[in-house]
Amino acid sequence: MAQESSSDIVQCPVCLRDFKAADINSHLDNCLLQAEVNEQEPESESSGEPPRKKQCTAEPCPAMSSWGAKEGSGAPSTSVFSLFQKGKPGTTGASDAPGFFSSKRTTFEKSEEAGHFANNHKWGKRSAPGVDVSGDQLRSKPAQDGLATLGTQTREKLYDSKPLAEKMRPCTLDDYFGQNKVLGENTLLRSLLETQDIPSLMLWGPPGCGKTTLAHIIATNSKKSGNSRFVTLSATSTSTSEVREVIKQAQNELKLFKRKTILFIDEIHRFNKSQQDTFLPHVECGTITLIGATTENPSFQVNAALLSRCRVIVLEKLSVEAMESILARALDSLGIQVLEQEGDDSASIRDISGSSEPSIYIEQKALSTIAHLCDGDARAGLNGLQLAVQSRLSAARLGQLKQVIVQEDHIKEGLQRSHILYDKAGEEHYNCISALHKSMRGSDENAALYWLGRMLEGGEDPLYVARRLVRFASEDVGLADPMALTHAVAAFQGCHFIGMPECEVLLAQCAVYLARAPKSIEVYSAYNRVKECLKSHKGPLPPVPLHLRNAPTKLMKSLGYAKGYKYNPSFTEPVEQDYLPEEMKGTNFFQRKPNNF
Ligand SMILES: Nc1ncnc2c1ncn2[C@@H]1O[C@H](COP(=O)(O)OP(=O)(O)OP(=O)(O)O)[C@@H](O)[C@H]1O
Ligand SMILES: [Zn+2]
Repeated sequence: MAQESSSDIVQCPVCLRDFKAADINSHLDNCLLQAEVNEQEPESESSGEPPRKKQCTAEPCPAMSSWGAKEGSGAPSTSVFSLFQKGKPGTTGASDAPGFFSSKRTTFEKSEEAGHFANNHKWGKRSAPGVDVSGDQLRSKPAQDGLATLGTQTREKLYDSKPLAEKMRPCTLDDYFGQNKVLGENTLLRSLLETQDIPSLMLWGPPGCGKTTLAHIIATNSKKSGNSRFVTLSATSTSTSEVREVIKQAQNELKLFKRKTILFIDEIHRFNKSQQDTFLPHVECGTITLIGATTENPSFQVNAALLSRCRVIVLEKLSVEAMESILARALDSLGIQVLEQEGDDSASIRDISGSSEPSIYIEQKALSTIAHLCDGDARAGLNGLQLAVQSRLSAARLGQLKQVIVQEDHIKEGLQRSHILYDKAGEEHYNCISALHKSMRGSDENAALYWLGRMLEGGEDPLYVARRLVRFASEDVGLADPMALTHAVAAFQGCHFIGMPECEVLLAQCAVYLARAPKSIEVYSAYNRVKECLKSHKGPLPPVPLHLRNAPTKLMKSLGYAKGYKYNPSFTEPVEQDYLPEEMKGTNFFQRKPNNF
């Protein structure tokens, strides 16, 4: 690498080495030629070649180059810089690193062949190819299109190491379901995408709702149009110096080829603020179009300056309907057929696959269960389906069965730990505790229990909840029922002794007690007024009145400490005595408007 940072030095976008501007063109010719030769060579995945070389040879997804995928060698930049590469179907990615784009597209193309169908396609309405569902009886008819290959296709998709959700990641908006608020007809974002006019975006939404997928679709589009390139980074595995290198490449691209770089950063909230700062000037001047994805509220987690340069797109949990469409697409691609009726035994369905593999059917009820149970997370839904089918298939093989029917119970096993969306460290944590607090304040014991359950079942620390109950007992119940505090502290200690799951009932009991308790914020408000009074006080604080001071020494006594103090127990009559400083005489913190402030 050249040390001097002369503007005459440019970086070769293929091999990333620095060259004098005058030499770059002749170097590029050679470099491109070399890249092409490499491309025709067989894969050298495990040959221990330096990663640089691999960069030039493998392009897993024609739409994307992946970055930040750390390989065993620990080489700093293992990007797959795919500018000059032609799509090479069938190749695997440069590594099995987490970069999701590696080799996904290749696999996905196969699944598209198996059954591509239009938006809003519902499994409920359609009879599965090959099976004619009429009346109570299931009749088989000859296999059509995708089904002919059911045996091998299904097996491949179900058993290769990649999760089904990854394999099903759509490449076009037609296969992107739900999210109509931001992507429906006539929305701004949709028209921007259609005109290839992509602004910097911040995609915010819960896990598995399609943030990465949307970026993937944008990438595919922009690749087609040829006027921009797409690079992806994951904030969890990318260092600042790697970010700088990406930016440098982007600048070279713009300078040499007038091509913009779209930079996708997954989990952008994991970058610290100064790392986020690195992008700022380059987003500002248009060298890069940034697409960030985050599950966290970007107003807390993303630099304000960066945020103001991005359009924030709020994606939602996928609806049950959207999930149904996503599952239907997966079933089509797997060649799995839906049985509209429950309880059809496999004997009534003829084996139509014509292969040695068992045919697979799934009951509609089972499908509906997935769509409902996955809580709007398509990844959880698809992978739950995969797991259920895999396990049925294994069982069928053992028993040498010809057919497999996946039923509701199998799905429930697949999605065993009922999937509850709860992010302990993030927004959801604060949203839920706030909802619990407000439900108790509103004396809604029912809702209080619900929010408590959402947190505990989602894995929240019971002591965190218990601490909040203790606080509530004083802040909101206060002296209307002083026992509340005792209860809450006892619940806290109980949780401390016994832990989850036994302590859940302690918290439930306490939450209901607090919800039912009478409420008083008298003390809480009065104390707030005291704080306010102290904060707004101008000048030195008034001295403690002498008569209220203790006088342990002679000197202090001679200075007038304790003089005139009336010791209450010595009096039978009520004692007249001031306890506030002179200048605050008459102030009452228990009244709505104390006179002095
Ligand atoms: N709207 C959608 N339409 C079709 N498929 C989807 C959609 N959203 C998600 N999927 C499917 O779910 C998988 C996971 O989605 P994706 O990776 O886009 O989620 P994400 O929002 O980026 O989640 P995370 O924050 O966990 O990374 C995709 O591979 C795809 O198969
Ligand atoms: Zn080069």
